[in-house]
Amino acid sequence: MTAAVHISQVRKKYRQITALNNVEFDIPQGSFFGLLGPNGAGKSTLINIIGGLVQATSGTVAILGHDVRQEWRKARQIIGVVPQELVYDPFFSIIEMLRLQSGYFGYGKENYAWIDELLDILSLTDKADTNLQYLSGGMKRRVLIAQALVHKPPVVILDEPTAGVDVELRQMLWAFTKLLHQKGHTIVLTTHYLEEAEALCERIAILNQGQLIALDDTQVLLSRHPYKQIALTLTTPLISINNLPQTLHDKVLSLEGTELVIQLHREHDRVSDVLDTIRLAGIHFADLKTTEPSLEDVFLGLTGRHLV
Ligand SMILES: Nc1ncnc2c1ncn2[C@@H]1O[C@H](COP(=O)(O)OP(=O)(O)OP(=O)(O)O)[C@@H](O)[C@H]1O
Repeated sequence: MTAAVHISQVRKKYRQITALNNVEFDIPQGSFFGLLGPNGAGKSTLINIIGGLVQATSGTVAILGHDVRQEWRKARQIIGVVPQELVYDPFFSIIEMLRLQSGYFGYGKENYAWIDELLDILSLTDKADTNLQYLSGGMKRRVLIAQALVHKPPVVILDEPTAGVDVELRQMLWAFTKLLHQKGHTIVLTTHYLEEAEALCERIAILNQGQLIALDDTQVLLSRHPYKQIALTLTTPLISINNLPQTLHDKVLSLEGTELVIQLHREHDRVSDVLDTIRLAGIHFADLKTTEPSLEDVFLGLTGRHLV
């Protein structure tokens, strides 16, 4: 099947800075895809190249088989990019702006019902006639999404849609993107929030300093991280890790009173062996919790950096 987005040997140089260095991967049709990376990794540059807003120095990008440069008209018809910032004419109302935008794509009144539906799903109906300049930040963000979807593009790209939004709007955006995905749209999401990528995305690409450093199904990426943690609540506090058997010292992540967190290697350590060692040392615990690695752990393992 043709990829929703095919990225081949893409390089982008801004004078001395290499923002993207031979990046190459496919985003499968119908997938919910996450693009992750720390500040300056090249995510926005790549998204802007995919959306036809920035030209790659070399390499090619195709949307559903249509080259973003050679066939830019067709490529723009089938992609919707939700940017981070809203660029708008303050004198238009939401509905005017959306109908205008729809007109750019060659649609007329037959598309008004879809625009009304978008306003409804995004809870913007009662603001439809309000000028854009009077909207709150959260509403502007919802307008950005509506704007990117007026032409019902099969491929939807959202650049950090939940950055700086409140919990309520974040939940709404999650529900909305899931709905679009269920309807068959390919969704590409860039985010700094690992729990967001973990919760929504089936497949993930990680960029770091302009290079692709990981590309896999989310579950595979998570399972590849070699460590998991067990947190024990001890019945009596321990003063120092020296009270624990020597063999556990290099596995202790933290010890605070009765709370002991141990990191285990998935292949080399067995939970039952570690618990036996603790019991044999006369240390008892009242509670035990195991935690699987998060994408934050995976990212840290791959890059040595935390996501900020
Ligand atoms: N127009 C530009 N001119 C010069 N350098 C640029 C330009 N746009 C981006 N860069 C540089 O390219 C690199 C990649 O930036 P980009 O914005 O793509 O990263 P990002 O992963 O989207 O970061 P963030 O998460 O902070 O948005 C950075 O070093 C940035 O400074």
